[in-house]
Amino acid sequence: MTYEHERRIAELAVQRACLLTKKVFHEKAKGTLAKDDKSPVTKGDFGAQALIIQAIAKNFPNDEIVAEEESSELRQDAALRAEIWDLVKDIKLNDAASDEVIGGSLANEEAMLAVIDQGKSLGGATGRIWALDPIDGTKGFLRGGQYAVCLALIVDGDVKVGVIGCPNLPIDDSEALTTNIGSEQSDEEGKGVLFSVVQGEGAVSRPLTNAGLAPSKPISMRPVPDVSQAVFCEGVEAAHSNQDDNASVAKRLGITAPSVRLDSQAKYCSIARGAGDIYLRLPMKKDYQEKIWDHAAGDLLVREAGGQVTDIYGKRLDFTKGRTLKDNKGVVAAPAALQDQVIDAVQAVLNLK
Ligand SMILES: Nc1ncnc2c1ncn2[C@@H]1O[C@H](COP(=O)(O)O)[C@@H](OP(=O)(O)O)[C@H]1O
Ligand SMILES: [Mg+2]
Ligand SMILES: [Mg+2]
Ligand SMILES: [Mg+2]
Repeated sequence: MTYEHERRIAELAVQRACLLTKKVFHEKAKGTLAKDDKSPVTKGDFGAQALIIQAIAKNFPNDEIVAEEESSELRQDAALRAEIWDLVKDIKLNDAASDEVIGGSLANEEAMLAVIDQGKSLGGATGRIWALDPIDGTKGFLRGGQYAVCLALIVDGDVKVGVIGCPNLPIDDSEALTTNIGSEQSDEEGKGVLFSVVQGEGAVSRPLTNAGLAPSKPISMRPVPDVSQAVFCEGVEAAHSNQDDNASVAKRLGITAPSVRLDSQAKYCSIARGAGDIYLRLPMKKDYQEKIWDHAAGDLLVREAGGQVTDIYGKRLDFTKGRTLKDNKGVVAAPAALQDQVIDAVQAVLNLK
């Protein structure tokens, strides 16, 4: 089947990177730095980016990579660099055959920095481009909440493959519906899900493991007979989406259930498996451009699970414009049958018509 090799490499690479992020999640000192835009980055983000790019570069040396992080801060911080290298050099899948296809040890710290910087592609409308968010929801990761390791392959502007590792999501889909997963702590027993999707082949999930890939099962959005019965998801960080506007949209749709708040693309994953139905990300700042690595994998996952994903104008997310979604504003994802109704409510609340 098409893109089966890409899917497998991406799944194994994300699964291995999750071993590293889980290790850092349990450490008190996560090596947090503030980037130029004041947002945090940790040892986990840098380490996961190195491991995943290494796997892509080994298997698909001609592909481009648009990744969130870069190494300049690390080049000036020998201590942090050494700590990250300590993690990266030791992380392996506990299954030799699986580790082999994504492995091949990096030689040293310098090789690690070089690999991190292979994620500087400018993106665009042509060719094979991977979009990588080594930790999405870094603030959730630091808070002890949800986060996700996200990787997508975009070919000529179209998302073909998406893989998302969510170490802190419950494995059981129905438990996710009844638990307040937004405030759930830690990644103990019963947690950790790997989602994946190939265009035209549907979306699947499987438990994350520390070795080879576990058996997968198909996932889909749940039917919602009446929009007022829908559960909506939104981010925890009030600066990333307008929670007041999100609430006004829900009210307009007759939704009375409280929102499920969780960080990262775990929101796309949750609605794709029927743990929630609608994802609202209404803009806070007029000029903010969403990043492609924050949405590419989740966009395809939800669409293949029976949903639609658009911006606040009802326009599909456009991954051809470079590193950002500069022609889109906000994100609205819902079961296909409800999307028009939800967009109508969004536009009424935002005075767009
Ligand atoms: N003003 C803003 N509006 C929307 N998204 C923003 C934002 N500032 C940062 N972000 C993005 O929000 C992502 C997290 O989304 P969420 O709030 O849904 O968990 C961050 O990803 P990272 O954590 O990978 O940096 C970051 O890229
Ligand atoms: Mg970030
Ligand atoms: Mg992100
Ligand atoms: Mg990130």
